[in-house]
Amino acid sequence: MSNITVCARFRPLSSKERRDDGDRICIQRIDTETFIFKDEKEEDFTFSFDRVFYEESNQAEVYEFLALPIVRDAVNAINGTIITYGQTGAGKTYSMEGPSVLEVDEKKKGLLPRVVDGIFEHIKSFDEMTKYSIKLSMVEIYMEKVRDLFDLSKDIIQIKESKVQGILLSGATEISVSDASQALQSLSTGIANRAVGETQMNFASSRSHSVYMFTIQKESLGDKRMKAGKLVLVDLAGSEKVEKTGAEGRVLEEAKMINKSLSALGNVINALTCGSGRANHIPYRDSKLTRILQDALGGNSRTAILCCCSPSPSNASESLSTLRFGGRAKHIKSSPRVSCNEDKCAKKHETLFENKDESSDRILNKLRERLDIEDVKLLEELFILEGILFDPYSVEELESDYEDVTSRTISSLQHHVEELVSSVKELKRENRALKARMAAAEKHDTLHKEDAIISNVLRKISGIFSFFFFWGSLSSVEVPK
Ligand SMILES: Nc1ncnc2c1ncn2[C@@H]1O[C@H](COP(=O)(O)OP(=O)(O)OP(=O)(O)O)[C@@H](O)[C@H]1O
Repeated sequence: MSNITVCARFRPLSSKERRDDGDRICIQRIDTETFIFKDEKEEDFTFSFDRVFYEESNQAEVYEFLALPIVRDAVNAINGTIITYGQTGAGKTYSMEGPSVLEVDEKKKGLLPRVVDGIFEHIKSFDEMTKYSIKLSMVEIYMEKVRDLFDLSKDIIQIKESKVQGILLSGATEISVSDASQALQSLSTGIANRAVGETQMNFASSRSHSVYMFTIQKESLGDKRMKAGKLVLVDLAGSEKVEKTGAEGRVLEEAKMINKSLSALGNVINALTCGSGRANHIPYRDSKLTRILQDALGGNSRTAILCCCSPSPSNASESLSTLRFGGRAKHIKSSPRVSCNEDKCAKKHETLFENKDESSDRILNKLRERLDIEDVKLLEELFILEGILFDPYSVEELESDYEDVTSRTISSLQHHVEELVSSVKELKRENRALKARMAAAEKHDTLHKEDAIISNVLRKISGIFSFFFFWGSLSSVEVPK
């Protein structure tokens, strides 16, 4: 099953759209998952998503379906990512933040404040033997530069990869938050900083990607085990095509950068959905956005994408491209894992950073020492059959691939062992049956031999008797004198 939840959300028509097109809309609903979309040429397209939120859907419904399962997992150390995608004005920020992260009207609250409430509510339900610590980072990607929204002086944040924690925003400010109101206050400060930065640099928030990262560390005081989950929310820049913005100069450059990173996102999704598994290079490094989302899309995260659209025929072509993006994303398969504490896991992960071919050779060489050449060949075939040949180009995928290889090899071997055990049982049964038949045959053979001897003896005895009888009859014949 896919771990990517993809939903579509249609906002109500804007007053401008109503002025231009009246009440006309380009969607015909079928149910809560499927609708027919009419494009500019009046051509019909049927789309199905995990859930479709039409204009009357409220913020709570979106949170409960799309984000709540991810929040529940995140407090149990399973990484989660929530992304809003769509053209400028389609409702991404409204869905993500609501009118404001400090909004008090329950109905209007967006995903971010609900996620914050959700995290702290779930934490409360654990006993006192579980200790949580939550940290928050907030960055913005603009023109392929990652800027710290808690400290605007940090305007070139590097993205690094740790063996254990996965993708990291190196040096980005992490604010420890101990309750929901503190977290919301920090988010609000980051959002205000974003506006300041945008004014300084003369660009609008719709031209940048906003990334909110919660690191949730869970410590079990009993056995001192530590786990950490990362929950990332991303409000993407508008996905509209450059031509539509009528942009020139710097604005055109911005639009090109956004298109480049969103195309990189599209390419990563295509590679993940079309890949054969073997030698399939996933181009995460082609943009800062895809690099930050690597964990989310590449396997170690539960991900939800909200495709935000206008229902107006005047925006049909942009909405269609948003829906097609969501349709492709639906086919990504990922398998989230529980993240573990650095100390405990570091050693285990050290081995993962060798080249994939080296890993493969190392495993096979070790097996050659123990197994005969035929078995190793068989195992090699098994690796190929299971799609476990290694791609040396995506070293960054090693960790998840390695675990994938191990678990698939183990389950494959378990399967083979089970088959062998049942063949052994079958052979034993056959063996017992054969022995029984042999014993019966031997018995039969002995009896047969005994019978033959007896009948032979009887034949001889009757021969002797016949002789005496014949002799007697001869001697009793009276010879005429
Ligand atoms: N579901 C909704 N219900 C009511 N109003 C909405 C809804 N979605 C969006 N809006 C309104 O539509 C307008 C545009 O939405 P929003 O700012 O969220 O778009 P956006 O996709 O984030 O654009 P940008 O890329 O510029 O940030 C806002 O005025 C917002 O209040």
